[in-house]
Amino acid sequence: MAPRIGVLALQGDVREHLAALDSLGALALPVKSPRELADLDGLVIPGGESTVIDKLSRMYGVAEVLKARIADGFPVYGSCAGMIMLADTIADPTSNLKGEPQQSFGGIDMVVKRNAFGRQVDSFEVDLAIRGLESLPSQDPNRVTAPVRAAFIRAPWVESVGESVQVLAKVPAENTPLGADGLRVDRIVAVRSGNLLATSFHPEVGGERRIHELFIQMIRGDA
Ligand SMILES: NC(=O)CC[C@H](N)C(=O)O
Repeated sequence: MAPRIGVLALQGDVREHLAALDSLGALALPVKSPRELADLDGLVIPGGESTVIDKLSRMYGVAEVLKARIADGFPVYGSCAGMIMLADTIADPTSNLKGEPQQSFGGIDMVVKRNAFGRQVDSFEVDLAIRGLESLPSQDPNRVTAPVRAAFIRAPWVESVGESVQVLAKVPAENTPLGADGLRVDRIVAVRSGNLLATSFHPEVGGERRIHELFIQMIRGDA
């Protein structure tokens, strides 16, 4: 049976994720309310603006329900702002007018830094090797797995991960800006922790489907 996969549709590039999931044979549904979360096999949190997704998800009561489901092992894939929402810790949270820092749903033991690769004008694309794609059904085991063309748009990076987190990809130092310490180092941009998957980049914009395919395999228990 086709898995039922929601795309959190409060803000962000919802349509592109629905199209990617649909093209892989999943039943893809936009989700806005806690009730709609109930009968899903998995959820995608799209890129957009994490402060807005945070605010709206708390306002609509989605945050509370989703946190509980994540703790229960519900599969979730977060891209860019979605990655920020899955981080246990945001290194540099924005505060609202009342001085309250933005919140995340959490679930992945990692620290993310927002807008780490620079502002909108610093958006870029790079070819990335990603662990785990070589065993996907769409891949020919006799051929070298092609890299993923990854688009970074005001993207976060992962500053550190806990032991439960598997690093799937890093942007090599030469493609990263100098850190606060004046150093240019490899930066973590894709991780997996149990049933949670997160990427700093947007695979959906360039027609790449393998990250979504990996997520569907995770939902099926095959990856
Ligand atoms: N493309 C994106 O999702 C950008 C994320 C955005 N900078 C944020 O902090 O939420």
